[in-house]
Amino acid sequence: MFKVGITGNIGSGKTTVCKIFEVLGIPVFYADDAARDVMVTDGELIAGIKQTFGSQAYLAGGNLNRKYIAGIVFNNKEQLSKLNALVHPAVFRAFDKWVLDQKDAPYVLKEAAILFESGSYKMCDRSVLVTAPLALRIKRVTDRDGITADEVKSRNDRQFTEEQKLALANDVIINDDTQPVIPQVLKLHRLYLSLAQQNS
Ligand SMILES: CC(C)(COP(=O)(O)OP(=O)(O)OC[C@H]1O[C@@H](n2cnc3c(N)ncnc32)[C@H](O)[C@@H]1O)[C@@H](O)C(=O)NCCC(=O)NCCS
Ligand SMILES: Nc1ncnc2c1ncn2[C@@H]1O[C@H](COP(=O)(O)OP(=O)(O)OP(=O)(O)O)[C@@H](O)[C@H]1O
Repeated sequence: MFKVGITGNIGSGKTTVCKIFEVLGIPVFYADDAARDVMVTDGELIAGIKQTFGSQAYLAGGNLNRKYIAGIVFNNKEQLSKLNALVHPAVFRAFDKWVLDQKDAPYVLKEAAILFESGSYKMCDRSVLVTAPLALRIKRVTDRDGITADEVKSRNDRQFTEEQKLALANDVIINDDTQPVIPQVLKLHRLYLSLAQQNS
């Protein structure tokens, strides 16, 4: 299966772009959603998280205490690395399993905020970066999630810069309100169809 990794810093619009690929019939694996899932279903992982971050990491009903963990990891690089080391292998496994069910697709997308930081781009055949300036990304996320600009910035600071990501990405979608996104997606979709065909 031809695999395209899609990423972009917080608020760049990668999920919005993925929805357009989905309309074109391309299955998308959302790593954030998969992480949410495994963190409440994988017993070994849950035990590891509790051991590392304390039993307060989970709420009484078994849900992840996201605010508590975010407060720790987005303010401390080492703590974030520990969380990543626990969660990412389980997400990689979930992706490999998911791909097996996508046999009829011409290619698949893997959406991950930290595709490059986690190294998972190396398991993809191609990568695409969605870009937008920081000020616009902050506005989008504060409007969407009701968190503060400082909270968005501290998450952004835990990610590679756009410049670092541009150096690693094969393709780019500019989502800064200066040009329409759909034609950019259509152009890449045609490219990926042809690359996937050559690959098969
Ligand atoms: C720390 C957690 C609990 C905070 O949850 P919260 O609901 O507040 O944020 P949410 O998950 O919606 O993430 C919002 C944004 O934060 C950024 N972010 C999330 N995880 C990470 C990370 N490991 N490194 C850098 N940035 C991250 C991304 O831009 C993401 O889109 C959660 O982000 C988490 O479990 N992260 C670790 C799992 C992970 O790495 N997920 C990313 C894809 S595998
Ligand atoms: N081109 C656009 N025009 C208008 N609104 C947009 C555009 N792109 C994204 N948005 C809005 O900006 C917000 C952030 O977009 P989206 O959720 O797709 O970003 P993301 O990169 O997936 O974010 P995160 O990393 O936080 O998960 C959303 O509310 C989305 O509707």
